[in-house]
Amino acid sequence: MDAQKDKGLCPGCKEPYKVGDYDDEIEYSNGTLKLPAPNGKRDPNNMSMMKRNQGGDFDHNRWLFETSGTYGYGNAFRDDMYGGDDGDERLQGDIENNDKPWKPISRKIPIDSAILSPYRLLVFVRLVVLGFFLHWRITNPNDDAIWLWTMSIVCEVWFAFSWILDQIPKICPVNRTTDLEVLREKFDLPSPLNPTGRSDLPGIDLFVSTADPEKEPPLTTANTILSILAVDYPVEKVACYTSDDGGALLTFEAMAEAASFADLWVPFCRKHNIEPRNPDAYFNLKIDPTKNKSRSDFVKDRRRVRREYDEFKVRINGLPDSIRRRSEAFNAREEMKMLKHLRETGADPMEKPKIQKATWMADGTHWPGTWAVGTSEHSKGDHAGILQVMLKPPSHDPLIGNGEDKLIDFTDVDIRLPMLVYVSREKRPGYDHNKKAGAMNALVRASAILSNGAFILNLDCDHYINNCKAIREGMCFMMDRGGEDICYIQFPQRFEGIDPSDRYANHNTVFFDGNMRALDGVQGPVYVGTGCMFRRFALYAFPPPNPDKLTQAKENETQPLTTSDLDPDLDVNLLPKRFGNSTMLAESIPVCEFQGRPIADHPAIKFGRPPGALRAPREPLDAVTVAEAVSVISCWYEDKTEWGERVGWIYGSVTEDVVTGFRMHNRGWRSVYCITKRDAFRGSAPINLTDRLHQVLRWATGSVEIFFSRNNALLATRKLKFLQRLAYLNVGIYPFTSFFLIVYCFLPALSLISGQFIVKQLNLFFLIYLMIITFCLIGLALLEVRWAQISLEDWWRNEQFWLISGTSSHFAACIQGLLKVIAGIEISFTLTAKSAGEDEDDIYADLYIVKWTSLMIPPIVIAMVNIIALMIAFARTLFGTGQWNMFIGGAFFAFWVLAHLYPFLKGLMGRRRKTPTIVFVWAGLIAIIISLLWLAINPGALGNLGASGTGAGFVFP
Ligand SMILES: O=c1ccn([C@@H]2O[C@H](COP(=O)(O)OP(=O)(O)O[C@H]3O[C@H](CO)[C@@H](O)[C@H](O)[C@H]3O)[C@@H](O)[C@H]2O)c(=O)[nH]1
Ligand SMILES: [Mn+2]
Repeated sequence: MDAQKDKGLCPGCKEPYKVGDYDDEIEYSNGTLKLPAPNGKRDPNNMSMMKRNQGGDFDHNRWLFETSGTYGYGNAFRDDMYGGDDGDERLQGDIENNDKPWKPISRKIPIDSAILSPYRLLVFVRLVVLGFFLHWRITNPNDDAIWLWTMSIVCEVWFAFSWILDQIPKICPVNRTTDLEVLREKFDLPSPLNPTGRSDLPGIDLFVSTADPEKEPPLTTANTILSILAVDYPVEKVACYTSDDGGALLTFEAMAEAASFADLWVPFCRKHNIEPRNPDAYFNLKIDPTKNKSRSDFVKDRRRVRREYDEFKVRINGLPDSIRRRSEAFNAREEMKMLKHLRETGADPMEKPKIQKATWMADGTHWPGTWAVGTSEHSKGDHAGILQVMLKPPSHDPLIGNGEDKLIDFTDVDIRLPMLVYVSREKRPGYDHNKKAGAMNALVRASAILSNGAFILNLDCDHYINNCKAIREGMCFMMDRGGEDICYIQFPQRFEGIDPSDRYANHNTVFFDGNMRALDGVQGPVYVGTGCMFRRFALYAFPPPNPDKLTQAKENETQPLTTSDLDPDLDVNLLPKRFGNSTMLAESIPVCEFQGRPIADHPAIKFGRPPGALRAPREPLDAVTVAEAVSVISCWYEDKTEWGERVGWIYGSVTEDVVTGFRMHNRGWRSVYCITKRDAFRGSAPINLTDRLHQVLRWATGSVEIFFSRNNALLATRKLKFLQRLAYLNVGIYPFTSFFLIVYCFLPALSLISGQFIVKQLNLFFLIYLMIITFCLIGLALLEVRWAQISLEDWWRNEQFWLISGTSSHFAACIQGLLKVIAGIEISFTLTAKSAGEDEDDIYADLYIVKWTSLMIPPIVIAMVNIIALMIAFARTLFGTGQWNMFIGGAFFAFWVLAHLYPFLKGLMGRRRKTPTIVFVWAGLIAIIISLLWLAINPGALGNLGASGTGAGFVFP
């Protein structure tokens, strides 16, 4: 933390910051580090401070070389590798012996063609028949009810269009697998290229975002942090950063508690191979804990750790109180001091200056963050930039625990912990903080200076690592041959604590297992937030490397590799304009690019790079570095730079994630979807109807914002593949379907009441087209659940929620989005509340809470109107026409709409049917008024009801 830094003591590890550690590193730049030149010989001129070669190109390798002393910790080349006289020869030798067959670390598995071929065929058939159908519809107007005909036609054309946008990108889904064993062989085992056997895996920085300790309980965040600290990845290559947008002392102290509990938890996980490594999730497992546990002291250790965890929990839950009490005491003491001072100086105590109440840290200093605890001002509070290294970078070599005087015997366990940093970026009035995207960008910069991991994994505070090998899984793709153009790896988001019937489609399986898997076969899944592993270099707005060009440049020995090979647009003089004024940051960039390249027995060696992202032991952090990291989280740092514009997470949408991924795909990068056997990450989702509608509202609003921005897929470059472009177009357009959907949901009712239908008479063509279209839909659904490996129930829940959100949240999102475009009204980011997972006796209690929101109005009205229409038509048929076949036709489709709304209506009932009566009265009134109005305009028209509203049967994509 900057406030503490002045004292030269790190409050986390209580050791002085070391100044002058640069001495060691100078070694690298004065030549000990022998970076092999393209041909294995080194050119002494490469050492010059001249950063440009003859052709005016910036020399990447030279730059890298000269700056190797100042980039972050843990990323330096290992000099023992090249320090020896025979270093280059060894390398050469290995390249020559490199003819052994390449073992892939990851593989793409095509979907069974017995499923995929009929699937594609059905898509094609439906597409053609839809065309015929619409043609027939348009050329056969219903003169008796032109209004009805027009409304339905417009909707149907739109539905066909949106179906195409949704369906076409889904025609080439793929699966993938990884081979962790091969990854280990290549990176973790000693080899001629890596005789020491130190892991050659690249560094990774994990980002956890939290914004409000009230909506996001610190215990949840602490558990997430613990799951990260215990991850199965070389400890010295992991750094964990928490971004606290609330600037809350509560979060800070909870992190400190987590760091200290990690001393016990992490080695325990390593010793007994615990899974999952989130203590709360682990201790709540319903299975036998001793399963697959071989060590005799497991039961004893587990009991011990459990007791400690319970105490840890009590401490965390007691933090708000202790901070409040402490602060009250300190504030009172300050006031006393002040009064005493006034008395002594003889001033009038009544005129004492008002004392600014403060939050106090345990050591008696002011907390520089948001001062109040227990107010809702957390996320709005202005505060200084705070950066605290809570766990310093570990040593490079394992540190074995001991057996005496300890709670647990860790005699043969590595007890090191990864680096842990608490960051709260500065917030000042007058600055737009750009929500999560702004927070992430501050972390990107701070981490570039402190650890500069070549990869970055982003997790929301409620998403923990459920599979301790998750990072390795991701590396299988990033480090594989040909992986250099992967910008990120998105993992599916899996949720816990959702009601078993998944009433509001919280699991989102159709999206995560269908759409995303399908995009993986095009250019890659869209970035959807938590659980995504980035190549840091790709976040810096560089285009992907062009391997052909690199090979050519290198084989032609006179032409060294330059940054223009990496990015033709980037001039080194423009670095500050793009990245801001931090030199350390600028210098870290080529290093992370280099470190992130796939390694080992592959073509990269040809480009003159050493095999592997080799790292030196981490040096202790020095004050200069920490000061620099603090300066890049200040709010002015981004002024007149391209952060949020091109670099890092992109600003301007509440779904910053989609835009950020879009920009990368648009530069030609590809992404990968990584579904692991054991879920990589798990998190929570709102199971309450109101919260869920608001969450969907935010996503849809973000989409509308994207649609009206320069990030609209229509404006994309040619590097965005065609199907990918359709998919992104769909992301921007889907909320607009709500206008048509709402109209269409009224059609069955209008039809029933008026006795008119959308076609004049039931023509044979009409029925045949309709039948084919409907059967294709069913067939597609059946095949899709097969390749997506989901259940038909998931699919149906998704359909239902599509209609529910389509008539409520999506509609509101369009209105909000239009207001932003027309009137410039900004859209706020409402945090999704997370449960602390505490009320164990009634975990789904949330599901039944009914909180009124105006989002509910349209679906309620639609349901009421349809019900009333059914009653009117029923009465009319019973007492009048007696044409039951017509009634049944209309009734069928009214029921069809109602069936989609069923979960919604159930949600309104709450648990004990406690829906506010006003809701019913009000909705009933509106429905009756609409129905009566209708009857007044079209008195008693009784036409062909035969298949009223039939169209609705096919429109649903
Ligand atoms: O000003 C802010 C606002 C939010 N957040 C964090 O952003 C994350 C996502 O917020 P949440 O309310 O949980 O949104 P969800 O809808 O659950 O999240 C999904 O959708 C978001 C985009 O709307 C993505 O950012 C998330 O990664 C994705 O999981 C949380 O960790 C927040 O702490 C901040 O750090 N600063
Ligand atoms: Mn969330």
